[in-house]
Amino acid sequence: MHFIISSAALSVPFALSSHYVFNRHEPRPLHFILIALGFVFLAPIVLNPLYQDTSIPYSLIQSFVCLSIYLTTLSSSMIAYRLSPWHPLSQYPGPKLAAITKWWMIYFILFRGGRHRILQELHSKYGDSVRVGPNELSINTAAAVNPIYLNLHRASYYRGVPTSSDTLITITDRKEHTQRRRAWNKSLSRTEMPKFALMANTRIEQLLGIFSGGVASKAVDLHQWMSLLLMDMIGDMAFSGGFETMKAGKDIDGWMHMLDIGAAIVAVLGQIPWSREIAALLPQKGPIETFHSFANKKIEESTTRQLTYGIKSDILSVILNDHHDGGYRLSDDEAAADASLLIASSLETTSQAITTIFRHLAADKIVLARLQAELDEVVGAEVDELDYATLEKLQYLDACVQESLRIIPPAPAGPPRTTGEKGAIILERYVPPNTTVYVPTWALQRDADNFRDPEAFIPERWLPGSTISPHNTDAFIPFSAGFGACVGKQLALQNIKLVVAHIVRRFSVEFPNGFSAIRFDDSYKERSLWVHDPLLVKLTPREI
Ligand code: HEM
Repeated sequence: MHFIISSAALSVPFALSSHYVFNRHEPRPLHFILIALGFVFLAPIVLNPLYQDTSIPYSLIQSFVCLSIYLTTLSSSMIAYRLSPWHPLSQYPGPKLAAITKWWMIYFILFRGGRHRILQELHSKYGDSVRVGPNELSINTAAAVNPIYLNLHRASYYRGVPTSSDTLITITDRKEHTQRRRAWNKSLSRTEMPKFALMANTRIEQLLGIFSGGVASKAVDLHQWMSLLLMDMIGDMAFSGGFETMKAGKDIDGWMHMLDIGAAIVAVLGQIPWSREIAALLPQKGPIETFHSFANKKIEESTTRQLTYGIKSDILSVILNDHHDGGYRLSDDEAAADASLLIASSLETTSQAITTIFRHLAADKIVLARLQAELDEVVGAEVDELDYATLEKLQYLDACVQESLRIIPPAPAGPPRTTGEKGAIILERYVPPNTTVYVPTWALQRDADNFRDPEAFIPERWLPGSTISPHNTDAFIPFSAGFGACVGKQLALQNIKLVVAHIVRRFSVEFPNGFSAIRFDDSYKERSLWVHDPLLVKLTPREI
């Protein structure tokens, strides 16, 4: 008994003061390692003089007991504080388990794949502002978009990405982000779009050739083909070529597999940003570092092509060479990280948007016929290449694209921002310092207060003069908003439209016998990006 009391006398005050410090400064793994070592060495030194037995096994038991009391006291004190009325977020409603620990959300991401649905349920139960983590709020209203995304910096969530170097999207420092973003803005500006349209048209023709060869008259996994197409397209645009996945009929190097695993890891580790430092200690390269080494290979190939053929206009070259023009000079690691981001940000997002459109075109003959009629009228039979000017005239196509981005936003989780050292005013309410806040994109865009029949795919709501209401465009944020909004938006929209227009002009789309669209919809899991069953469709050539 005496032994336990003296161990507690040492550990409890230490645990309570650690809690006080950790409340102000986020703990790092190194702190816990130092604390554990501290107990191993210090507990016997302090406590041994009180007892006869100073043997090594006895000392180890003493250290273990002290450490256990320390951790139990620290955890209990944290739980009590997080649930107490003194916690700065105590006024916000939400599940108690979420207020205690981030592992609650990790459980939904990892095992249920349903973070998007749980957030929607929480908002319908608790209202617009819900406490979804010890220091985290989800705010499901369009009125919160500007206060959060125009003003606030990226949250520590982005520090959870286990990589040795920052990409544009993981930089939490605003000044550094602005410096790095300049080159991206340049490489993806509107004036660059005609050049990218030519590249896209060539790749789409290649795919249509494959489809016309009979592949698609049976059932094809459309999402898989869209990912291959996008991989080759982005390869041309970003690295002046180098991917030939459509020719191979598969993702030869395994980029997509790595991307899926990497996205899931980011979704989880982002909840516990200190885990990045633990991941860095692992002897095995993680998927994100593997992705970077793939990207490094592409940088080398692209540099060789530049030196041999003088090509300097692909996206990556513009980013790498911006320092000649007064811009930021990327280190080799940063270059690999940004090259990876080019693929990671553009591939699954764009192919997901196209997949959603085909999911609904195959299910709804009226929407399909209306889109085909528009294409037949505006484009006609002669044209093989579609350009930016033609795309601008295709209003119904644009409406289908908007509706797909609304009903399944390819980046469904709300990008997290922090209220910083000073806190922030959101919805006329002061949100305390260092709170992570976001608007949950999926829930916002599926809210009946913002869009009529939010679960239904209705492109007509986006047509000029539509009377379908409510139709709150402020609640439409698939590309996010503010300083960190998607820099590739123009390119994404152009690519989606070109692909859909070309395929829909040439083919009729339907589900093969036995395919269940409902089962397909139910298979969606959200792990930063979407994971779902294959989308099987039959594409039959049509007369134009
Ligand atoms: C439908 C397709 C796309 C969607 C829905 C989408 C969505 C988004 C969203 C929501 C963000 C904000 C993420 C955050 O703050 O955490 C973002 C950022 C970003 N996106 Fe996209 N994206 C798409 C396509 C693309 C493409 C094609 C590219 C490049 C070629 C791209 C490059 C980026 C980059 C570099 C960022 C980081 C911007 C910054 O930090 O300043 N995206 N995107």
